Amino acid sequence: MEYKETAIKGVFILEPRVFEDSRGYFFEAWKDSDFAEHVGKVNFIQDNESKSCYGVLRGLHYQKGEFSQAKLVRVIRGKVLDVAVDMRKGSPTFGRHVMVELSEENKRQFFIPRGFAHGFLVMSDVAVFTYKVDNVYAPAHEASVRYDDPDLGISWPIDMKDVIMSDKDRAASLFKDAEYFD
Ligand SMILES: Cc1cn([C@H]2C[C@H](O)[C@@H](COP(=O)(O)OP(=O)(O)O[C@H]3O[C@H](C)C(=O)[C@H](O)[C@H]3O)O2)c(=O)[nH]c1=O
Repeated sequence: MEYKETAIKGVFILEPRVFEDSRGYFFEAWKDSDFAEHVGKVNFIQDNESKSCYGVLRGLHYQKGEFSQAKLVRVIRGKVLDVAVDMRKGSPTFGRHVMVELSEENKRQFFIPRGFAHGFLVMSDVAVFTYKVDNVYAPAHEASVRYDDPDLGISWPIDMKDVIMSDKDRAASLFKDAEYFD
């Protein structure tokens, strides 16, 4: 696995070493010791999976305070544009984001530490998104910020007028009104 730190310290893109042969392929999708050596020790406690159709945007979500979650995300079918936004007001990259294409083809993974809002836009007919989190699901402590917030300046590559979102995400707050991390 190759670990590449992004422009935001602590946010990593992981490129697996894929072994292909006449049967197909194999790669190690997760190795605790390797991750700890290159990123740091993270105790993931839950795996999640979601399936979405083209034009779905899930996010930008985070759990507040002590319920914040670090996430290691990847796509096992289709393609998404994945975004992490730094919500830590003490960070030199506060309010900045990283966008990365995750797909069945590139087998890329994206590590998002605690303190970030996270979301993705589906760019294929169908996308199956699977990820690890290091803290429990705490819906009472969930928050969302708008994907199109002008202060975030996220440039989505498609016309977002027909984007498919949950009611929760349509009601997301503006970044300036959001609850931040210290
Ligand atoms: C996240 C989660 C959800 N649920 C239940 C609650 C709802 O009945 C249903 C769908 O939940 P939600 O609409 O919040 O799912 P997403 O919009 O995919 O939310 C996720 O999307 C973005 C991309 C994230 O990074 C978060 O992990 C998470 O917020 O699954 C659970 O039972 N456990 C869970 O951990």
